[in-house]
Amino acid sequence: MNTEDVLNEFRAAGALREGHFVLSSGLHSPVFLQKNLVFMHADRCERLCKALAEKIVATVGTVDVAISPAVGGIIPGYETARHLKVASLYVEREGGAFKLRRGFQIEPGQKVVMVEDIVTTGLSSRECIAAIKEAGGDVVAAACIVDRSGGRADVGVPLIALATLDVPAYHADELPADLAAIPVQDPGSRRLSK
Ligand SMILES: O=P(O)(O)OC[C@H]1O[C@H](OP(=O)(O)OP(=O)(O)O)[C@H](O)[C@@H]1O
Ligand SMILES: O=C(O)c1cc(=O)[nH]c(=O)[nH]1
Ligand SMILES: [Mg+2]
Repeated sequence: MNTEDVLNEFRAAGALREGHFVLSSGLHSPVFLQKNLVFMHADRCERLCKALAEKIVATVGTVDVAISPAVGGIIPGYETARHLKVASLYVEREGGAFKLRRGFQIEPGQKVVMVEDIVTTGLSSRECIAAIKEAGGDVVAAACIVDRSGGRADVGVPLIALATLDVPAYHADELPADLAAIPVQDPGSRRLSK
């Protein structure tokens, strides 16, 4: 599955949104990939995550466990793990920082793939990887459905992306006038009150 095939899944699900969005990183963008509208369809989610699992195995070989950052990473993390035939765990925010909760544990020496939905700056991926390392995991690779950084995001381990896009993202004080004129939407979970 190449980048155009992945984009076609997003387009067909009405998930390739245009407007003015504030992203998890605080950057502003005219494009938002509303991945939940894709993952809500089991057949679309299966096609994408099966292809991602195959790319992970082709790149780093077998792994022992997949771990994702909540909320967006949970469904693709589970589905990718299903195709990898490994357990699926997730980290979630506790006092702002990602932690393994709910009795999830990493066994000593287990090889972990971190599975994310979308990578923009890589901040959420880096935070998730730090939490996995803190819990004793050996993160052999990160994987995502879409890397929208044009391949520039550095998550500290090899990043295996099913699709790579180069989408503009701006600091709030550097907005182009046409973007500034559109009312802003904040669709992610990072700034939700607890
Ligand atoms: O590479 P980054 O700059 O970190 O941006 C990408 C992250 O932003 C979104 O999560 P968000 O924090 O919006 O919450 P969600 O997972 O609940 O959608 C997305 O799911 C990624 O985790
Ligand atoms: O950077 C983000 O927060 C982000 C971008 C995007 O296109 N989709 C998404 O769910 N999050
Ligand atoms: Mg997320």
